[in-house]
Amino acid sequence: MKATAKAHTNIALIKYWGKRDQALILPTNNSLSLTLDGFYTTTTVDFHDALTQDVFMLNGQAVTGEAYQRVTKFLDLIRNLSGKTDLYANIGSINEVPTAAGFASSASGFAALAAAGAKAIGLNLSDPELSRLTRQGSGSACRSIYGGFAEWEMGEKEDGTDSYAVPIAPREYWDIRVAAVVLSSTMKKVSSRAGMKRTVETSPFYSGWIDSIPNDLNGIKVGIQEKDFEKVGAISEANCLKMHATTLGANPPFTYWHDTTLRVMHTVQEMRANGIPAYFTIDAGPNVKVLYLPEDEARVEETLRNIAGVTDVRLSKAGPGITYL
Ligand SMILES: O=C(O)C[C@@](O)(CF)CCOP(=O)(O)OP(=O)(O)O
Repeated sequence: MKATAKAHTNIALIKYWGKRDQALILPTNNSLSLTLDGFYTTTTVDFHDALTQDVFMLNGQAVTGEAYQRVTKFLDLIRNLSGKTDLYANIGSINEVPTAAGFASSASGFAALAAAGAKAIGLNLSDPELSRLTRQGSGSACRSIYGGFAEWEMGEKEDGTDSYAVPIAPREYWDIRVAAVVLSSTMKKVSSRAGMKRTVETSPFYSGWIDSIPNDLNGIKVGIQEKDFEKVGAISEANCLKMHATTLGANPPFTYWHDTTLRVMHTVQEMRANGIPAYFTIDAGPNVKVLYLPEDEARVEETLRNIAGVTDVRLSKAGPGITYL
């Protein structure tokens, strides 16, 4: 029983930054993202009676250790959902996600794995059911079930059955662009999972972050509805800065930013001062993603490429949801 699925990564405009339940991966707030066309994972899952354990190949290399454990535990969810608890699979994933660009390839990775695995084992999941399953692999991945803009509703129930993403607007709705700025970075990374845990548990700024979310969410949805790029960009940039501010108050304090990160942030703000509407957002790493409009693509790309410490700029449009090959 075999299936292949392709899923694209997404960039959060209103960030997921904290869990209320680690095991079920339930968040402390809603988040909202844009799925990107340029970065995706294609995964084939082939369940086979003769296998006695899962085998996972990523970009042609056998995966072992913690990364393997995360995948086989996730497939246990699919085995339990289908009742076929002693069926194992060959899994092959190809990532077109430049990890160096600071994209958590876990978002497209777990979405593609969930879609291919569920289909291969014979589950016919609705989009909300597929998003709820994907969430248990990696929170942000649950938004990649949809193309365009999607919102992950945090839900209230303790069992997480009401925590999954819903579509806000399809990719065709609005052609806004994202430039992924790749920085030469050797900094040891605090993973998003570890970073948000430490922040939730120790940062005095965390409650202020949570209190600010509903306003940001309402504002950005109005901005998307009205195709008001300045409104969407300004809220996204401010939301990112508030998220990162919480890490500075954690114990021990930490930040994902380094010198080139700040240089890119200042350059984006200078672009705005010079009349080019561009806004930045940053996740759990030093890399910066820049939102801009199609008519400004050449000037934005050229400006970003000329920043000292920038090694690459990868451009993307809004992307699609899950596709089966
Ligand atoms: O994407 C966002 O909303 C914001 C972040 O990227 C900011 F860093 C967090 C992504 O966290 P994720 O990797 O999904 O964590 P998991 O649930 O512990 O696997």
